[in-house]
Amino acid sequence: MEEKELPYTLINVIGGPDGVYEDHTAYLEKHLKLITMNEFLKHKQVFSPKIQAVYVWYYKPVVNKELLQSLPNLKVVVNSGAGVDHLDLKLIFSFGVKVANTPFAVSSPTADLGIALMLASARNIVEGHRIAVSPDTKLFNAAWLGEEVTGATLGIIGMGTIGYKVAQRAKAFDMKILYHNRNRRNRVDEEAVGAVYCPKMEDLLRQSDFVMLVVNLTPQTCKLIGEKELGFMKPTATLINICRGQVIDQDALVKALQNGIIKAAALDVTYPEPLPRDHALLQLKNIIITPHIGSATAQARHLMMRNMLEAILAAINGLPVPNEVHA
Ligand SMILES: O=CC(=O)O
Repeated sequence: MEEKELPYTLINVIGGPDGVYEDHTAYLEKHLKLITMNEFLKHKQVFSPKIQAVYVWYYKPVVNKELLQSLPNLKVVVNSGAGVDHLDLKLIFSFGVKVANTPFAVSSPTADLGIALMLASARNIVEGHRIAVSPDTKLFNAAWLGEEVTGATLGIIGMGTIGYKVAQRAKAFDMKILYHNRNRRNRVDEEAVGAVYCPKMEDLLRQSDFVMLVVNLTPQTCKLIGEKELGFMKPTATLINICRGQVIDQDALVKALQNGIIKAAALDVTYPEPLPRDHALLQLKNIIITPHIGSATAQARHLMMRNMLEAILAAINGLPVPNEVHA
C-alpha cells in the first residue's frame, strides 16, 4: 500500500527562544512533516508547493507578503498564544489563508502570573529573596513593609477571558474588583466575581490600588497608559502588565516610577523584549520584570501544541478550524 504523505508544515523552532521541545517535535511528527525555516530557505523550490501550514511561535517565522507569495498551497497560519498583534490578518486573509490561535491554553497560566506579579510586588518577594540569599545579610530586620492585597481594590483593564480569570482569582483575596472594557460583561458574570464596571477608565485608575492590564494590543490600545493615565493613579498604586509592552508608554512609566507618581510596576511584557541592558526601567528599584512568561508552563505549552495541531489538521482537511481568528 502506498504510504500517505503527511501534511507539510513550516515551523521556525518549536519552543520559541527557549529551544526545541523534543517531545513536542516527536508528537507533531506523527501527524505532520515539519520543515524548518532554514530547510525551507535552502530548498525553496521543493518545499514551496508542499507547505500547507505555518506554525508561529513567538512571532517567528514572520508571516509577510514574501512568505505568503512563496506558499501557493498554504491553508492556515497557526499562532501559539492568544495575541495575534504580530500577524497582519488582512494580508493573510487576502491570500485566502485562515488564522488560528490558542487562547484557552494560555488564559489560566497568564491570569495566575498576573496574580503572582501582584503578590510579588505587594509583598516584596523579589527583594526579600535577594536579602535572604545575600552573603551580606546578617539579620532579617527588613525596614520595609509590604501591602496586603486582601481588601484592596484591583482595577482590571480588559475583561476578556484572561481578565475574567484574574477577577475570579482576586475574589478569593476578598479584593474589590473594578473593570474597564469595551463591552460590559453580563450581570451574571459580574455578580459571580463581584466586579463593578467602570465605563470611564479614569474612574478605575483613580480608585485602584492595583491596576492590571489585560487588553489585546490594537491601534486603540497602543500606549493606552501614558503620562496622563499614570497621573490619575494613586501614588500608592501598582501597575501590572501581563498583555503587551506597547500598551504602556514606557518613557512615561519610567518618569512616573522615578517621581513617585505611582508606587511600583510589575511587568511580564516590555518593548522590546528583552529591554536593552542599560534601559532606565532596569535601573529602578520599584519594579519587577519577568521575561514574558504568562504561558510558560509545561501544561500550557503542551495544550498549545495540541490546539495548534488540531487547527492545522482541520484546515488541511477542509473542516471547521478550532480557535479560528476572524477579521
Ligand atoms: O503572549 C502571550 C499570548 O499572546 O498568549
